[in-house]
Amino acid sequence: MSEQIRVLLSEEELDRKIAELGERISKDYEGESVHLICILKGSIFFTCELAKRITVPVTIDFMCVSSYGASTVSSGKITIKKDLEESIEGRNVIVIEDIIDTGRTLRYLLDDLSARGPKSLKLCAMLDKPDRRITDVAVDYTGFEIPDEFVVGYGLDYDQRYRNLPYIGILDLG
Ligand SMILES: O=P(O)(O)OC[C@H]1O[C@H](OP(=O)(O)OP(=O)(O)O)[C@H](O)[C@@H]1O
Ligand code: HPA
Repeated sequence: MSEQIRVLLSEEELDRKIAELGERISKDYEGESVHLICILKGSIFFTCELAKRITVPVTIDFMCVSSYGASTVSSGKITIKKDLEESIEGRNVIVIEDIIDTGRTLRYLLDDLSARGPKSLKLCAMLDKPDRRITDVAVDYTGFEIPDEFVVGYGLDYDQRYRNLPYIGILDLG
């Protein structure tokens, strides 16, 4: 069995899109500040690059949730492995995700975080696989819609590998 990776989105395409998203967010929150919640581990690269492109004051916190384990198929069960360090009460929160696939993770986070009393709560996902959606969730800021393929790179893993690729690639398990 030999794993192969085909480039789907280059580093340049990702950079351009992230700059656009940063500009939109900066306009939408003019005169306010935003509190980014990076969903570990996959969103770490996207969050760092996006935060650099936002011109209003930014704070960042981290939450780790997991459902995929060492597989390309969601287990369907979301577990919080690390919770936020700061309260989000009264803050403009944006949840930053690398990918929305079935939608289960963002649905879970939306329900959990909205109960904590933020001033506003929006969702931002670098990638969206609409064909795979099981749970309906409205994403406020989306980078790219992608086909129903398992992708790796730019934070996304297969069994914890490939997160460090500077592009997004389609994984062929051979
Ligand atoms: O829309 P869904 O079907 O719920 O899938 C999306 C989630 O799956 C991945 O996380 P994973 O559980 O693999 O954890 P990781 O970020 O640590 O890789 C990804 O980072 C999203 O959080
Ligand atoms: O396509 C994917 N790749 C990596 N992790 C994921 N989590 C949901 N979908 C994916």
